[in-house]
Amino acid sequence: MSETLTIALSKGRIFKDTLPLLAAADIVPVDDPETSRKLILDTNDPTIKLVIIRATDVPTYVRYGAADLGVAGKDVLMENGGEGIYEPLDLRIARCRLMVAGLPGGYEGARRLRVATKFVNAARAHFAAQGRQVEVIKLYGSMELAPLVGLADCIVDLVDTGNTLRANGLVPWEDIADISSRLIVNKASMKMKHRRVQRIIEQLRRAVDGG
Ligand SMILES: Nc1ncnc2c1ncn2[C@@H]1O[C@H](COP(=O)(O)OP(=O)(O)OP(=O)(O)O)[C@@H](O)[C@H]1O
Ligand SMILES: O=P(O)(O)OC[C@H]1O[C@H](OP(=O)(O)OP(=O)(O)O)[C@H](O)[C@@H]1O
Repeated sequence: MSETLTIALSKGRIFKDTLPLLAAADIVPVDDPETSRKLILDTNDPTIKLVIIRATDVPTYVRYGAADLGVAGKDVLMENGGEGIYEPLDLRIARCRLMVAGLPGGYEGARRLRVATKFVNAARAHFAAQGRQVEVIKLYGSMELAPLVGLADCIVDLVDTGNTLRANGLVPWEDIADISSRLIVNKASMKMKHRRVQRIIEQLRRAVDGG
């Protein structure tokens, strides 16, 4: 019996978009995380398990070796640091952009720009690179509300179709980064389980390339 491999995924769009890629690597979950309350899912391969966790927790599980592999948004990796893990493959799923957005017309005020976001580190780094002093206000969601009620002058958030910005009368101000989900790998697993991990990476790479 070969060693167990654990893959960390989050529910929702990452799970949905990763499924066809995993299928191309002959990995098919037995349960659906949207209907099951299980946090460890069996797959068709008894040596491969999926753990279902919050998107922001995926790098932590992989860094500590609680999962050998994982799928995490570049936004999450930028925000929490990608240290201690390998990032061998851009899966090109869950694509969107990290942007600064606000009310039309921009900001002309005299005081420091106030930025509401859950991406506090990425926001600070972006404005610091421009040499701008900003006040960052940490939020956990519904960032688009902040400029509408005067909590902040602008937000740093993910934008895909732009529908959420438009629905709230906001417009993009600046682009920060293109975002997509990445395959991440625990460093020890890459060494100790090299053959199996490498095989999965190659199968996923072929699936991403459309082969
Ligand atoms: N509107 C979007 N379009 C495309 N990709 C997106 C969009 N919003 C988020 N993503 C990407 O998908 C990833 C997972 O997003 P999802 O909404 O499933 O989790 P979340 O609610 O951001 O995370 P958490 O559960 O930790 O709060 C994000 O980290 C980002 O990389
Ligand atoms: O440009 P759009 O296509 O409108 O997408 C952008 C929205 O998507 C994300 O939220 P999500 O849908 O993940 O909701 P959540 O963060 O509340 O889970 C993001 O935080 C934006 O609010």
